[in-house]
Amino acid sequence: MLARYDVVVIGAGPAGEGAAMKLVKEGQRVAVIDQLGEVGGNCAHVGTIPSKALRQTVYNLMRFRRDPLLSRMSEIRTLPLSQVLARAHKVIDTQVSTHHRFFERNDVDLYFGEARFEDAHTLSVLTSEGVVERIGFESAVIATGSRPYQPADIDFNHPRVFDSDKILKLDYPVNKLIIYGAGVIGCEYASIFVGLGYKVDLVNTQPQLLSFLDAEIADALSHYLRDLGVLIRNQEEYSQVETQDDCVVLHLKSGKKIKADAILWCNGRAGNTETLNLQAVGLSANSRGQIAIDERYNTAAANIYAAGDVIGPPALASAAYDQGRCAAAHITGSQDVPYVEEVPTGIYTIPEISCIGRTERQLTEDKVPYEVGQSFFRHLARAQISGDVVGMLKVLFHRDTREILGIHCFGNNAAEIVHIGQAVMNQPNNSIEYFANTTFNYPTMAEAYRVAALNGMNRLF
Ligand SMILES: Cc1cc2nc3c(=O)[nH]c(=O)nc-3n(C[C@H](O)[C@H](O)[C@H](O)COP(=O)(O)OP(=O)(O)OC[C@H]3O[C@@H](n4cnc5c(N)ncnc54)[C@H](O)[C@@H]3O)c2cc1C
Ligand SMILES: NC(=O)c1ccc[n+]([C@@H]2O[C@H](COP(=O)([O-])OP(=O)(O)OC[C@H]3O[C@@H](n4cnc5c(N)ncnc54)[C@H](O)[C@@H]3O)[C@@H](O)[C@H]2O)c1
Repeated sequence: MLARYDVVVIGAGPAGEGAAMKLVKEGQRVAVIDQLGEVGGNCAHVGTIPSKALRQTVYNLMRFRRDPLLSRMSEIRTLPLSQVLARAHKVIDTQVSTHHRFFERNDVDLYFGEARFEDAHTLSVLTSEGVVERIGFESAVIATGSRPYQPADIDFNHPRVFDSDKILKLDYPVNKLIIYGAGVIGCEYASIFVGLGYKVDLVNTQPQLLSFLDAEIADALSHYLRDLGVLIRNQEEYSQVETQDDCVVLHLKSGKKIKADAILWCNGRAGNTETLNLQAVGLSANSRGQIAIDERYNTAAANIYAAGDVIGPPALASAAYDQGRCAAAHITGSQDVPYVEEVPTGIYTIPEISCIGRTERQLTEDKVPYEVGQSFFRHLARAQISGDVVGMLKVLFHRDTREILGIHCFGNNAAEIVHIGQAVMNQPNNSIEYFANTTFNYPTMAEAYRVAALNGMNRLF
């Protein structure tokens, strides 16, 4: 029997959920399919949520150790990883049941199994019990996300070789860990594991960490990671990963060798497209498994859309949800959700990093006459009270029009702080003067904007 829907959404992560919710709110009959057996996607099960819950526990632990009053009260030195992860699992469960209720309350039919296209209006779902269900649809949204990229010459089945999915199952004590790949995932996990007291070697294939960031912020991250004890090895590439029963040895093309208890491979992601049978709908994926779309999130097939990690950068949960909504708005014809362009960066290292808009490098290249306003957290009363004195806020603005052009922040709660500036940047009368002429609560971290605005405006002549 063929179940019929207006739209079928493949994947119940942020992109699939964003699409499904927008579609049902506009009166479409919607089915969502996911092979995980639950909603939430890789985002809730192995990506954003567990890594951020883990980070919060480690952050709490580091604060606890830093406070002389509290550290005298207990002799806790290290927390077993199983306990750290137990908290993350609790957060995952709560997130999954919250999102499950969204689908239920909105009458979205959920199918758990692997989706595969038969033709442009039919697909089949293979359940874990081996049952095949067939679904007919007018339109489809591919929101199948991504998985860690695994080079063929590395044995990911070995108990000492991990990727960012498998690391959540680490169940033995580790003294030293190699992290290969210093992108966002590598840097975040370097903070987490060094915070837990592990020795960490972070191997970066690039000459500097996170080169897309403002150079000053990227330098600050390198400095604080090193300060915590991470050994950063820039511009190195692996030649071999040697595995033994009790250790791994990473051989580098430069001739160096690094020995550790385990290795965490964090070098990129691949789109989940290989089981979709894309050729049945006239589509194909690129070498990284990603699908091309236009500004409506429409693929080369007229009735098939794609959103989230499966379309490539920025590959963020934040963007994925809005991309899904935008695709849905084009399917229904309402077209009231814009193409996702200005996405803030939020990197949950310790300290946290967040930015929006252009960097100094980009503004200089574009010959924009800009000025810089800075505020250091160590000077703010709120930061001194909370003890989070590491960090800075940097606001870049046009020296003639005073328009805010970029906001770059590192330090505790940077990912929240950046949104204050983003809100002002998105106003028609975007101006740094807003922060100089508006009264803020005191003491707050938001005061950093006032300090940065006055600092920057004092440079004008
Ligand atoms: C360690 C880590 C930390 C991260 N931290 C952040 C962060 O702090 N902030 C942020 O914004 N982003 C973060 N990300 C990125 C974020 O998790 C992804 O951008 C987000 O999950 C993408 O959402 P999605 O809906 O496209 O796909 P996913 O969340 O990957 O969901 C896709 C779903 O599709 C299902 N699926 C795949 N193929 C099929 C098929 N054939 N049939 C049926 N179902 C299928 C999968 O099982 C999965 O459940 C992180 C990622 C990782 C790995
Ligand atoms: N806080 C956050 O926002 C957050 C946290 C973690 C992850 N993420 C997202 O997850 C994604 C993955 O992060 P990452 O650190 O693993 O890697 P990355 O995207 O920074 O890539 C690391 C390196 O691997 C290479 N690479 C990527 N995919 C490849 C592939 N399929 N084949 C060969 N090489 C490939 C890249 O060119 C790069 O040199 C990022 O796009 C990031 O946006 C976001």
